[in-house]
Amino acid sequence: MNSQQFSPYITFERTQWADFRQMSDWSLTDVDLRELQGLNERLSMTEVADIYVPLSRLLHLHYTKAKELHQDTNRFLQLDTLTVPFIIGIAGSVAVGKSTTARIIEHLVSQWPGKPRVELVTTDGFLYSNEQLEELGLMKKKGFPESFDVSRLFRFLSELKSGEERVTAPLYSHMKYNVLQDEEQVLMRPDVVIVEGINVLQPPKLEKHQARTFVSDFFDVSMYIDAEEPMIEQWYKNRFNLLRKTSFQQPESYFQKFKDLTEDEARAVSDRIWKETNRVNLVENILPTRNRADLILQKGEGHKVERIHVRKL
Ligand SMILES: Nc1ncnc2c1ncn2[C@@H]1O[C@H](COP(=O)(O)OP(=O)(O)OP(=O)(O)O)[C@@H](O)[C@H]1O
Ligand SMILES: CC(C)(CO)[C@@H](O)C(=O)NCCC(=O)O
Repeated sequence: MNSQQFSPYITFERTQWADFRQMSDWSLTDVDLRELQGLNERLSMTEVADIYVPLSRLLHLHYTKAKELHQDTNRFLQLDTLTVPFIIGIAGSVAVGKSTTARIIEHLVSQWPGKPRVELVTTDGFLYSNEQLEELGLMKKKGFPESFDVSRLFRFLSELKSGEERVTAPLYSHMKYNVLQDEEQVLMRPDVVIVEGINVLQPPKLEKHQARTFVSDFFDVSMYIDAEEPMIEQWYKNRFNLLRKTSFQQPESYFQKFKDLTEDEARAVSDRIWKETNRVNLVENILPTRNRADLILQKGEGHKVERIHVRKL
């Protein structure tokens, strides 16, 4: 018997999904799309209107209901009602477009009724520093589950969900290819936090006789950005090529060593990094987490979302 028959998801094709943007009492003109264009010049406004606006509305529904449930439950349990942030997790491969999606959602959330305060956090900041990775022999495993300080990530999420006034997250610089020692992100009880990263749906390392917590246990809603592997490989290589001509040229870039490569040499380097690191990580550690997400966005050519799977409630 085909296991697909037992899918926990309902699937919507792009055209069906686009119709859902009517399903709300605030109109598209209320959403200021201008700033979004500045986010990514290749992002089409049709894509925003057809995919991300309905998505933002579905997320808003979760947000209002979660708030209500939180307040009612606290009343029932006779607990003080602290305002705690609503947390959205976004997972997917390196270069699939997690941070671009997260920034689109950040912008749309900030325009929800009541203009919630939203913070965007990437789990790259929770990677061990290059010095620690060298010591652990994990420098070639950057991005793999063992290269993250997962306890620090748990502490961060747990502080957020405990309603702490001031919570900090470490920051990562792609330019320096390392975590920043002297800068951090400070979150002062925002209404919504988007946590984006390759590892956000991964299970903890299981140990006998220990009850383990999942990072996603702290999420109110989670998403996985999906695409066929050859397509993601292409996006990775296109981005590598673009960076080679731009940020790799900067004197402070860790990747300065790649700045004078010929086209052929650059192709060989990005091919090797994809095959030996990012592809292995996708196949072994990221793709297996896809069905833990509440929503799966399936992208095709040109980052166009073709299909959305929504977990049955
Ligand atoms: N919706 C989109 N439309 C057009 N281009 C996009 C879109 N999303 C992402 N891209 C492009 O795809 C590439 C990868 O995107 P992005 O940097 O957001 O990926 P990521 O998953 O956050 O990667 P990483 O894990 O390496 O940080 C970038 O060159 C980006 O400009
Ligand atoms: C920082 C991560 C792990 C995730 O964003 C990734 O961008 C990365 O640096 N991976 C290591 C291999 C590479 O350089 O692409």
